[in-house]
Amino acid sequence: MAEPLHIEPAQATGVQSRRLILIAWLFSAIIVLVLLFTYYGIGLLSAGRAYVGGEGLWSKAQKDAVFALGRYTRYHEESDFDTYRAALDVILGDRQARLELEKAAPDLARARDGFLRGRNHPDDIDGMIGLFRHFRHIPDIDQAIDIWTRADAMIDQLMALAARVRASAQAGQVDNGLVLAQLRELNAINERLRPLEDDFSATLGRAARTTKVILLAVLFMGAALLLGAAILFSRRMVRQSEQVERALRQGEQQLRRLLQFAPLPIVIVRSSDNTILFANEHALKQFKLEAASLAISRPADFYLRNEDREALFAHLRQHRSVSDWEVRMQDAHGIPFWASMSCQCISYDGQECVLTALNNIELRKRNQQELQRRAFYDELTALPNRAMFMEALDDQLARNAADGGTFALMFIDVDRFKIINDELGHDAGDKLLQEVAARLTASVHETDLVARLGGDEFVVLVTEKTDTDFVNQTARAIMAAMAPNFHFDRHEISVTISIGISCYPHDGVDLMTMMKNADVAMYRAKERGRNNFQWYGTQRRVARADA
Ligand SMILES: Nc1nc2c(ncn2[C@@H]2O[C@H](COP(=O)(O)OP(=O)(O)OP(=O)(O)O)[C@@H](O)[C@H]2O)c(=O)[nH]1
Repeated sequence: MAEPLHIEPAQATGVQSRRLILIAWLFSAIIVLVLLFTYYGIGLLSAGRAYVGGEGLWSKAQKDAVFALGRYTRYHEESDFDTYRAALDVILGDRQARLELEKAAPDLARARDGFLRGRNHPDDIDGMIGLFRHFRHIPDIDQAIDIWTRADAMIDQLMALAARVRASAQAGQVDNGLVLAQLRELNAINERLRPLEDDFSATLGRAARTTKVILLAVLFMGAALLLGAAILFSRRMVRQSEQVERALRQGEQQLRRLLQFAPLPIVIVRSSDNTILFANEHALKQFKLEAASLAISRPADFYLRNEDREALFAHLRQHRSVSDWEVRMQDAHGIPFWASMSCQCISYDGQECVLTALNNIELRKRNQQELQRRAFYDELTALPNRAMFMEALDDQLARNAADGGTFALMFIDVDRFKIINDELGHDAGDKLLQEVAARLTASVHETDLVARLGGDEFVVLVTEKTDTDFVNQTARAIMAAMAPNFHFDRHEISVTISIGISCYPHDGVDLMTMMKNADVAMYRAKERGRNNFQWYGTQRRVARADA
């Protein structure tokens, strides 16, 4: 199937679409990178926020522990010691996580368990673990962990003090001096912890702010990169599409010029509504159209028969092109002519169209018809000639062989025609032959075929009925038609004919036998004194003109 012809420069559009794909990929890659970075950055900020929250819980637990231990030191109430232990568990949970994550191959489940004990939100724990492990080398993070470690050392002192307070309480020592000393020591530990907690929060806050700045900077850079690339590419694309448009316009102008000056009629018709978009000078002349009336002309009106047009378009729809399609057309004045058309589906002005180039072949067709007429008709009498008669006889034989029908063949020869030629001249002989042909045609039935074999020999094929009476009647009618005298110039002459008849299938079943036997019967008629007709078959040799 032929591809539609595109007038647009195909090379340019191919390169352009490849470039567009590349640009789309590039932009997608930048956007994906920025998104990934944002996701990762937000994760980091969230983990930082979780540590700050965790530090709050840690500080509160530490305060609760100190407060409960202070009460226990004073009143030795077991519930105060339980409160102390519960608060301490938060701090020890965070410590468990930290110690685990400090290891080269940490047990992450244990670290997670530690953070859970530290009352951190389960959703934050993965981020906290990730931040600890992957950003440990960042100075602010490293410093925060160092503060945490130092605070844990203070917690060890707190725990040692708690153990001593517990031991003296269980031993029942209620020495006021000892209690006072223990409370003072507790207070000192608490005082040393406070700045560490502040430092931890401040360090993490600084880290979060730095991360935020880096994140924003990268986001702005990504956006600026995207914007710059978009401006660059769009400027380039605008330039390119201007170039393509220019090339397109030039291509169209060239095509129009080419079509305009092409040495044969060319028409472009829009497929959607059959509007003629273009017709060159030759087409206007061929169809006798004005350029101004093109838009309102309907291409269908130029086809002589609508069926021809439909057949042509059915072929065109299937194959997208048609070449040397011969069709009868007509111009705007209704004058018909034969055209040989070649059509091609094209994209013209961005629209689906059909380009048609046609050749007026009226003269060639007429010559063809004339040659055909000469090949099958007798010049002198205009009757079918021997060739055509033989074809018709052959067809008749084939038909009757199939359907079992019959027909009669009459072989007719003008009697003593030579004398007429000799005495009145060849021209008179010709006129006589024309008159004989006319009388023959007028005397037979419409379905009978009359032909001239050559010279003064004629044949009649009788197909309507073939019973003896009917054929005899036909032969008599022919002879009766010859009876009136013929008039040429000042001459009046009487002409007779002899007829031989063969009948299918009695007298032959093939062409040559049928012809030969009719000829034999005609000679028999000549022998019997001319001006009569004879059947070839013996049982029918009965008829005479006067019978
Ligand atoms: N005028 C004219 N004569 C022709 C033409 N073709 C053949 N003839 C002549 O027709 C004559 C045919 O004569 P024949 O059929 O042989 O003899 P006939 O004189 O008709 O005698 P019978 O057939 O025996 O009755 C010949 O003289 C041919 O030259 C033609 O086209 N025009």
